[in-house]
Amino acid sequence: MSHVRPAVVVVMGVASSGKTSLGERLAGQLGWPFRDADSFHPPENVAKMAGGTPLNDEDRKPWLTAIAAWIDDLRASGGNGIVTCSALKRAYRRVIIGDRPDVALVYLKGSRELIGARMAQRQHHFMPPALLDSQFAALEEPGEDEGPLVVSVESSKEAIVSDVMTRLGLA
Ligand SMILES: Nc1ncnc2c1ncn2[C@@H]1O[C@H](COP(=O)(O)OP(=O)(O)OP(=O)(O)O)[C@@H](O)[C@H]1O
Ligand SMILES: O=C(O)[C@H](O)[C@@H](O)[C@H](O)[C@H](O)CO
Repeated sequence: MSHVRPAVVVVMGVASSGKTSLGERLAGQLGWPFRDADSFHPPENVAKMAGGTPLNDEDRKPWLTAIAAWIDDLRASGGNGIVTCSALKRAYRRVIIGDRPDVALVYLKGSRELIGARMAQRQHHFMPPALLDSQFAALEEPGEDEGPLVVSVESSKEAIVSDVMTRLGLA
């Protein structure tokens, strides 16, 4: 973990790991702007996933570039923000975090079973539960060198928010 107080927090994890739940709560407590990664996807990406096909590296390129631009705009203006992004692969995290010392990475870690159960219960979401296996197959968990704050999704939403606030020095 970096000791710099983060300007921007990226919340990563597979689909349905709880990124939006955590990101919205952090943003609410801090009064920081929040963006959900899905709002950066070109419509064809959403249509592809909704049709049951996982995205590939090419599909994800414009999406990651857009997220990185949002992060850099905030940093350039001295602002703060919270953004979710599945950020499944190390190469993706290079794009959105790279060497930016003021961008913190929070990884929501959980089992296929628990996250799958939560996904199955969720309604009105475009992501079909059948794609969860592809998310875990693509997932490269962040290495120590990436300085992630790793959080278990087994805890309650409230406990996760307060843990992350404390560990990021934002409480
Ligand atoms: N810590 C938690 N305990 C119990 N349920 C949770 C927890 N975190 C999230 N959930 C529930 O799991 C489901 C998925 O959460 P959420 O939508 O926040 O995940 P996500 O990672 O943003 O998903 P996606 O990337 O697919 O949009 C929701 O129904 C949410 O209420
Ligand atoms: O990289 C990806 O495969 C996508 O971003 C997915 O992770 C979804 O957009 C998101 O999680 C919604 O369920």
